Amino acid sequence: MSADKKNSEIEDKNMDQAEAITNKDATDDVESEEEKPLFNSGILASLFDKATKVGVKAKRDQSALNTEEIEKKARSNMSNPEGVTPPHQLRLAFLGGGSFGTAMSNLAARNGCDSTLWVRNKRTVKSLQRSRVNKKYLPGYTLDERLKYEHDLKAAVQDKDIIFVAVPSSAFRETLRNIRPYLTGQSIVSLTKGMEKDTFSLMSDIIEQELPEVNFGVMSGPNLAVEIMQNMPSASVIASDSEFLRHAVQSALHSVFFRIFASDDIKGVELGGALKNIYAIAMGMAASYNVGENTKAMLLTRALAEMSRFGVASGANPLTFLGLSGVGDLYATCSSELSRNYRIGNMLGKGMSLEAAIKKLGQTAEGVNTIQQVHEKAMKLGIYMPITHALHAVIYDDQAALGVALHLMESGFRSDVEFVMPHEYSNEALNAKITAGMPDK
Ligand SMILES: NC(=O)C1=CN([C@@H]2O[C@H](COP(=O)(O)OP(=O)(O)OC[C@H]3O[C@@H](n4cnc5c(N)ncnc54)[C@H](O)[C@@H]3O)[C@@H](O)[C@H]2O)C=CC1
Ligand SMILES: O=C(CO)COP(=O)(O)O
Repeated sequence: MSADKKNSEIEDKNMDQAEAITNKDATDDVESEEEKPLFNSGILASLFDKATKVGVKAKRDQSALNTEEIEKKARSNMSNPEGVTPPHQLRLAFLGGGSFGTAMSNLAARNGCDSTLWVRNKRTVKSLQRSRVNKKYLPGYTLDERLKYEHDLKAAVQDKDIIFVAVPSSAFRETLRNIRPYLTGQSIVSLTKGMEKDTFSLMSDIIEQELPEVNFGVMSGPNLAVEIMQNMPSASVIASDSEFLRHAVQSALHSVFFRIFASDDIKGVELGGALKNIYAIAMGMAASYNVGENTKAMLLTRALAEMSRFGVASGANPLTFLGLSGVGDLYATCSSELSRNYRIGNMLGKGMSLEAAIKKLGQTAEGVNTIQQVHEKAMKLGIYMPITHALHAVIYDDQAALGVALHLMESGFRSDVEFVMPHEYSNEALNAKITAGMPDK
């Protein structure tokens, strides 16, 4: 049996179990409460010139937010004199029925886009159509009635303007290969935050390798899917060389609850999203030892130093790491138990094995693979990444977390921000020490 078929069958089983639980315990199920769609109109921004202006008529909802204020603000920001009909309805496909693909496709549908969520499992599509709830990945959240669901990949992607890819990095290349025959000019936007196993390819690398003719971008930022479903104000970054695509994505997803900022540093934005998963695991682990705020702040800030150092070595702009996709996402993921990577770290810190933690999580935690990729690449290129190496030693070389942490603390004198005052050690000297497995003294 192929791995894909096997996964699909496991998902069938999971979906059955999720439905059984939902049916059994309907009184506790938020899904059974009558929920109203937040918006009753489409996004008002025209595709290009009004893309960054909020133009959404918010409807009162039951969340903790002061929606009256937000509605007032939305009204005062309204920029489209023509009223509520979108001048151009973008046609979007979202590939991957996990928590993020679901949350983002829902956001687009709510904004009035023609939004289709592609899910590889036929039964999941039926369940979504029937219940409008993604019972496995986002239980309790009713999706917008305008969101469409599709199992057939060709039907999902043909005649679309933009295809958003939200499958795990392990399935990214295969997904692009599968859609290739149906591409007739659609743009691609990666929502995936990881690196391909063994090849160290980022998703933008894979797009360029597999679909060299395609106009593409990557989107990344502090976007915990559950918070997006709860209408917690959030923001993200679309990075692309194409101004057209940046504006189109802003136009499609921008709302009073979700702002999209633009960048042309594709590598920097993408690396922010991929690398922060490593440090979310480290922070989850640190939290299991009840560390204080000073320690968390130190870990987060030194993580940012590593991220920007690695970014520069990969051709990114270090300033990008000061933005939403860098420190923004690092902060969100390192402070929340909603982060699956944080939860993995926390379980490891409490003594669970990696296999058991992954099984218990039952969802994607990209950081587990990213640690290995970045550890190897940094060793090879002589990039000083002490936290990543330490975490790798704990997870993959079975070293004691406390001992490794103490070792890190004993490291020698370093500059705070190396782009302000360079470290006194040359890269070569550091490389020699790292390669020899020595701490930096
Ligand atoms: N969940 C979140 O809050 C956010 C997730 N992301 C990123 O989005 C990507 C996807 O993550 P989630 O949606 O959270 O994952 P998830 O664990 O919630 O779901 C993964 C989904 O991918 C599907 N999938 C797996 N292999 C597949 C294949 N070969 N073909 C088609 N579909 C396949 C699964 O069926 C499942 O529906 C990850 O790279 C993650 O880092 C980015 C921002 C936020
Ligand atoms: O990327 C995320 C939030 O921005 C989601 O993080 P996790 O994959 O750790 O859940």
